[in-house]
Amino acid sequence: MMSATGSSNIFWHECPVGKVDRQKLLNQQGCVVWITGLSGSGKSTLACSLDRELHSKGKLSYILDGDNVRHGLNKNLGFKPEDRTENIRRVGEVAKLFADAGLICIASLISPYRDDRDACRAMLQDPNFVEVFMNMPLEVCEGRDPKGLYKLARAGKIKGFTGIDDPYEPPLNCEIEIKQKDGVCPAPSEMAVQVVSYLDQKGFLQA
Ligand SMILES: Nc1ncnc2c1ncn2[C@@H]1O[C@H](COP(=O)(O)OS(=O)(=O)O)[C@@H](OP(=O)(O)O)[C@H]1O
Ligand SMILES: Nc1ncnc2c1ncn2[C@@H]1O[C@H](COP(=O)(O)OP(=O)(O)O)[C@@H](O)[C@H]1O
Repeated sequence: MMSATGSSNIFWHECPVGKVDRQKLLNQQGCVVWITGLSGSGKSTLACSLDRELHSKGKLSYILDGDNVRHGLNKNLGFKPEDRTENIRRVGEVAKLFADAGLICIASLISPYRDDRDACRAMLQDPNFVEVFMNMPLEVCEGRDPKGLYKLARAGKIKGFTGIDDPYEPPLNCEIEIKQKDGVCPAPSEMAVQVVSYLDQKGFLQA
């Protein structure tokens, strides 16, 4: 069946197998876990740990990592505000496709601007967009500095580095916040368990 969309001469093609059918096959609900936070806050670490945890439970997930996507789909984008916005928009659209495929899509990007993340939330419709805020102090992220980028940013060798001379707008209403307890960051497996518990409680881990 075909129906017209807002764009002229472009039609939406419906197929007989839908999201619900795919979800039944996978025994899970397609959704997006969107991990946001400063560079070095542990986004990729949580993404990998969560992916492993879900895999061990027989759940199908897939990671879209900012660094990795910038090697291909988004290789033409830099870090100017409009490029970051386009980066988030594209990843949001791809994540939406993965969720429609029935997967638990884990998007791991700095995604510094609230409006861009909210646009992805609106694209996915609320319950299917789970925003995870890596609420780590800048000093912790900068102290880790695994790629040496903060050092370069402090030396003025990278301009517009998030948290140094470019803004990070923390979420106002995220579903999950990962933060230090008594000055100690939870272990990667603990962070993953926190997210899996949320997904389980909300019914995403069954059809
Ligand atoms: N100017 C500037 N600001 C922030 N980050 C920078 C910059 N230049 C390069 N990098 C590296 O790019 C990684 C972030 O890419 P993202 O796609 O997640 O960024 S964004 O969401 O579009 O803001 C980020 O990776 P992570 O450390 O994994 O966050 C950095 O390694
Ligand atoms: N929960 C954690 N406890 C201790 N170290 C961590 C934790 N999460 C991440 N790290 C370390 O911090 C550094 C940055 O983590 P990473 O996942 O690459 O962050 P991001 O993807 O946000 O840039 C890495 O060296 C990683 O091993």
